[in-house]
Amino acid sequence: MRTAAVVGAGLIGTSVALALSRRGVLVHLIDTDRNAVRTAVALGGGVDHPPEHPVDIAVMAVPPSSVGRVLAEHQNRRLAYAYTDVASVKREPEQAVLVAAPDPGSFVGGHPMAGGERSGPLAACANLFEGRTWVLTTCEHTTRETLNRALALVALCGAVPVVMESTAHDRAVALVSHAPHVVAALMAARLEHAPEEASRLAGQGVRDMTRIAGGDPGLWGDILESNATAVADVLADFAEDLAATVHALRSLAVADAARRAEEMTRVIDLLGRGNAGRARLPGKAGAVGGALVPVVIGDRPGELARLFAAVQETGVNVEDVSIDHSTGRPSGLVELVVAADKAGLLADRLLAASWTVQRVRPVYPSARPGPADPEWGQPARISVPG
Ligand SMILES: NC(=O)c1ccc[n+]([C@@H]2O[C@H](COP(=O)([O-])OP(=O)(O)OC[C@H]3O[C@@H](n4cnc5c(N)ncnc54)[C@H](O)[C@@H]3O)[C@@H](O)[C@H]2O)c1
Ligand SMILES: O=C(O)C(=O)C[C@]1(C(=O)O)C=C[C@@H](O)C=C1
Repeated sequence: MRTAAVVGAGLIGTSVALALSRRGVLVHLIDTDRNAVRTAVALGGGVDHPPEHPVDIAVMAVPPSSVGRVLAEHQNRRLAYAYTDVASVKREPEQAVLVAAPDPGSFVGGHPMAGGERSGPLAACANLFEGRTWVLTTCEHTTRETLNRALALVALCGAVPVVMESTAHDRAVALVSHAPHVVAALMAARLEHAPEEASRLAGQGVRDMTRIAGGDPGLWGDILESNATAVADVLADFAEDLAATVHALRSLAVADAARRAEEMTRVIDLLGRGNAGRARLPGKAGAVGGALVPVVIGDRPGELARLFAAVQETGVNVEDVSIDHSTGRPSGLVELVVAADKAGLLADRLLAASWTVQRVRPVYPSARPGPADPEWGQPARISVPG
């Protein structure tokens, strides 16, 4: 692949452009917002003039409800030999393409399973898609040539392609992406008028749980509208569990000890189901069965470097790391994820070197692979052209 076009130079479009440019592909950036294009060009994403000849592939990185219209516009101008999109919903854009686009065969739906809660080119990152799943949704019109070009794009972005049917995709992301977004937003909304004394106590838990609630309401409104029924189905089951939990919690206030024990069983059962559900999520390969070593560090220049130097001396490989800043205190908490059988050694060595180490705990309490689900797509085994 030598040339590409990205229509929509926001978070995802610019990330694609940066990944391709890094691999030597000439990327033409197009956006109705001139500032977005200027910024993406300044970041090294490509050039801001249209191509003189059709490019190898064009990526529609616009909101789901705009894909059909924007694709038709650019196919009419013969922008590219093949087209794909990155929208978080696949069925509605596919239908819109079939109705509006002059050449549906040169389009294949796409959805990289990576992103972030910030929008626009300044939030973009060249390695956003590295090692992440990238769904491609083919329909009966998709040509082999188009699919191969899209697979080449996915490979250049460092992602792992999975070919799926659009409806199955939408049902799957309703569960693992869209409904979680709504739940995060609902919880975050409870914080809007939180008293100062409560928000000061916020730790990593509430931040983890509500991070995605920072997403752009306009874009997420579009996503939810395009996948409304599948998301509502997940949330209806969620609402049932929620109502049962509220009922159980209220019942814990009654005097009858036998009744309290019964309701407590329900609450514990729900928490256990939460552990089991979380364990079904595939983690970073090295982190599954790993352990978390929390280390308190001072808020001083060079403190992180000193900690990493101390870790390096132990010879233990760090799989992942996160940093939590304490509110109103000159310290933070660094959580190092390492292989479970190395966590004790690391904690002991850091303690011996005078670091404050908190209780070591497992990352995924009962990680186990889930049964194969035939509705999920298989990794594509199709040759990618050079
Ligand atoms: N944000 C995520 O985490 C994420 C992850 C995967 C996929 N997606 C999908 O990627 C797409 C883009 O999302 P984003 O987060 O990059 O949004 P964004 O707001 O950062 O970028 C969208 C860009 O598209 C431009 N645009 C809108 N209509 C246009 C048109 N008609 N012609 C040209 N440009 C137009 C906007 O000006 C904006 O610069 C969406 O379909 C979204 O569902 C988002
Ligand atoms: O990591 C995040 O911030 C995301 O919300 C990314 C995320 C997701 O739900 O996983 C969000 C929407 C996309 O369509 C794909 C990825």
